[in-house]
Amino acid sequence: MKQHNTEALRQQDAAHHLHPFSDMQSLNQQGARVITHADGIYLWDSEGNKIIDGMAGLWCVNIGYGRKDLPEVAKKQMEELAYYNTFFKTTHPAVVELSTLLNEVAPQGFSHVFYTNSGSESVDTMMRMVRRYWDVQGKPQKKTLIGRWNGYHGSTIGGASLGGMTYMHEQGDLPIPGVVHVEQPWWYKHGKDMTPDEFGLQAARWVEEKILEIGADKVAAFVGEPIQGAGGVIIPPATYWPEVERICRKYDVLLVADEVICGFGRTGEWFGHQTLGFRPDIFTTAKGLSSGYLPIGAVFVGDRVAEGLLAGGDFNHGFTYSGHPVAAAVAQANVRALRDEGIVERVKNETGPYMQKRWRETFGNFAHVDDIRGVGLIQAFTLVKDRSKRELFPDWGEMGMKCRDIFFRNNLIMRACGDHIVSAPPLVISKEEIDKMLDVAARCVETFEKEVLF
Ligand SMILES: Cc1ncc(COP(=O)(O)O)c(CNc2cccc(C(=O)O)c2)c1O
Repeated sequence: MKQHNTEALRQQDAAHHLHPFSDMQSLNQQGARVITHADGIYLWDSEGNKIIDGMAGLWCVNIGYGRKDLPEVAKKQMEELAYYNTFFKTTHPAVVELSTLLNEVAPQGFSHVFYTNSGSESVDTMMRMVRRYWDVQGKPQKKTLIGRWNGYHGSTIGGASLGGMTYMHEQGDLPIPGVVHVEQPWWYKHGKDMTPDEFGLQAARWVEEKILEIGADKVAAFVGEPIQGAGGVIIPPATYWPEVERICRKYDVLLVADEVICGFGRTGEWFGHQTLGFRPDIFTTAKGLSSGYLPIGAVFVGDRVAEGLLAGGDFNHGFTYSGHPVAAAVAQANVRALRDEGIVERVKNETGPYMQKRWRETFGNFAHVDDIRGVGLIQAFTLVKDRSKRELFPDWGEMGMKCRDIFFRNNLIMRACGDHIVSAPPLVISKEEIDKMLDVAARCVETFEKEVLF
């Protein structure tokens, strides 16, 4: 294994590299952790530590690290055709084959995909697409998009506006006009004395109220993650999405699922909307499409919208690397493997149910852990002050960071979203590896409760 000079790398990194979502001052004081290679569900850092990656990178390495086939596919494609665009009446075999495969794994009625380089670009593409769709329908005033507070849809001006993270809106004078938000379907905080099912209908009614407030004739789409990821794995009650779909149909508002995290097997189905029981008009993807081996995103366009768009002639939108040959070839091999190696199937029938059972067993008896939840291989719990009253800690996020740091020190990567502790490991995780991950996690939470709370 190649040796690395951690100190030298840290200094050069501090001198030249601006990290995303980071306070560079504090990062440079402690120095970044240098990840040098990975295999399966494991990472290794430059100090030789072996780390369990309970987050699949950033929710994206669905196929697991260290595949030998994907680099081979990339090499072959790069030697054959490293790049050509799909703009001016041209295409190439890699993007045609990927599009055909995606049509096979997508639900019925999603015959067309539009390619991007990231989840944010998929979201921005969708935003322009839905507005263009209504233009072509002769309803150009239907251009407002509704998102949710604490939803996450990326970091571009469109995606960050549609997302409901106010700390992002404060930087860059967001949201842009024509984007509004409703409260998120977080029963634990907003459900008061309603049952989850009653609250799901209430939260859906917030969407109807917003549509009526704006005027249905001005609303283009409602956009949501089937399960909010970066917002803390907020799983809506079962009644929420079917009711939101009914409302969108009633007012002829397009329904968009942002599947960047939930897509490609994360929830046990190919796409999260299938698990949560609704049918969108469009859905956005990235991450698991290539398992992070190369950057690529795709917008799955439902037939109604695709026909509406095609009727309008040129859709003046796209990127230099839309459908990039090497990214497309790797994505195709990745999706084929997720399907043909039965990985999605196993999440649904074996490792997903096993994780959900063990996750609840592991964290069920801690005094300050509540709302233990998850489906497939996306799960979370919330650190709370008083379980009996569903009372959260006062300084939201402080406890989450302390707990996350204990995981980090114990070579386990889990994510703190506020005081939610979340996990989304590679979909190839085995039952034995789930046990191992949860043994470490349990010890860390014990330490957290002893050291931090008492
Ligand atoms: C639902 C959703 N939509 C869009 C994006 C944007 O994708 P790109 O990053 O590829 O532009 C995301 C991305 N989600 C994301 C990205 C980076 C960090 C974290 C975190 O939870 O810390 C989450 C996402 O989760």
